[in-house]
Amino acid sequence: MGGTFDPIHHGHLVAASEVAGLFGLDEVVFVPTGQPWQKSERDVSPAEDRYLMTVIATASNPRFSVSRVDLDRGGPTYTIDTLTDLRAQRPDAELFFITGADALSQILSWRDSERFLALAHFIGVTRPGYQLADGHLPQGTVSLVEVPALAISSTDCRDRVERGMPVWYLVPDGVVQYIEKRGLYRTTPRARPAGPTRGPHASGARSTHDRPPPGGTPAADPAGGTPATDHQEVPR
Ligand SMILES: Nc1ncnc2c1ncn2[C@@H]1O[C@H](COP(=O)(O)OP(=O)(O)OP(=O)(O)O)[C@@H](O)[C@H]1O
Ligand SMILES: O=C(O)c1ccc[n+]([C@@H]2O[C@H](COP(=O)([O-])O)[C@@H](O)[C@H]2O)c1
Repeated sequence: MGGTFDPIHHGHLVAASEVAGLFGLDEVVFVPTGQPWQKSERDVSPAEDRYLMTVIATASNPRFSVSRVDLDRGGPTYTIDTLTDLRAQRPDAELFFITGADALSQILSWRDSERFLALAHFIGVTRPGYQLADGHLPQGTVSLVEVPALAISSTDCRDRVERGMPVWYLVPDGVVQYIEKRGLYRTTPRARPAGPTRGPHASGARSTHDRPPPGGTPAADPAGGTPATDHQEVPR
């Protein structure tokens, strides 16, 4: 499964897991793009950050792995190169390429589509907000599969972080923490409100990445400032 994974989210993981089960795949290789040339109109996070988030998100699943082929090759990422490299590494494997409905509809605009369609069988998966269709690909080159609908996108995750909204449960826990640690997706530093403190965990300065309190929903804190209700931070 190729993707920019900026960041990787549960929509990606559920799609991969579902396809692996339905097609009896031995392994799902997540391949973060190096330079996604069709996303050149926006800033993409550093490739190493996207790679590490993908490793963190997939580490607990023994059937999931992450490939660096698109990062290490350099230059714009083309699926023809991805599949050529994966084929060279796994000469005996039958290759499948998992893609969401949005990407599948664009596939004929990708470089050398005729050539890469011969290197793998394409699996198009449903995605909320998009119509799943065969993208006018030649018969037999693509299978269409319904997967549990998760209306999650990386764009929305980035916007939420930027606005100080939580991304817990949209992305794996370790990815939430990685985003926080590296300060990804924030154009302005997080505000730390002034005021009296009552000990190391009671400053009122709360990260918008903090977990919701057990049994409760966190108060909305879009500015990243003092929450409307006080609660103990959950130690990490
Ligand atoms: N929620 C989802 N359900 C099913 N497939 C998805 C979902 N989100 C992404 N995909 C598919 O995963 C692949 C990689 O997606 P990508 O990394 O571009 O994520 P994205 O959420 O579409 O990102 P962005 O919002 O930045 O465009 C694509 O084939 C895409 O169609
Ligand atoms: O080969 C191409 O020209 C091409 C153009 C756009 C996207 N792709 C691939 O499609 C996958 C999803 O890409 P994206 O940009 O939606 O994250 C990823 O593996 C990309 O390398 C490939």
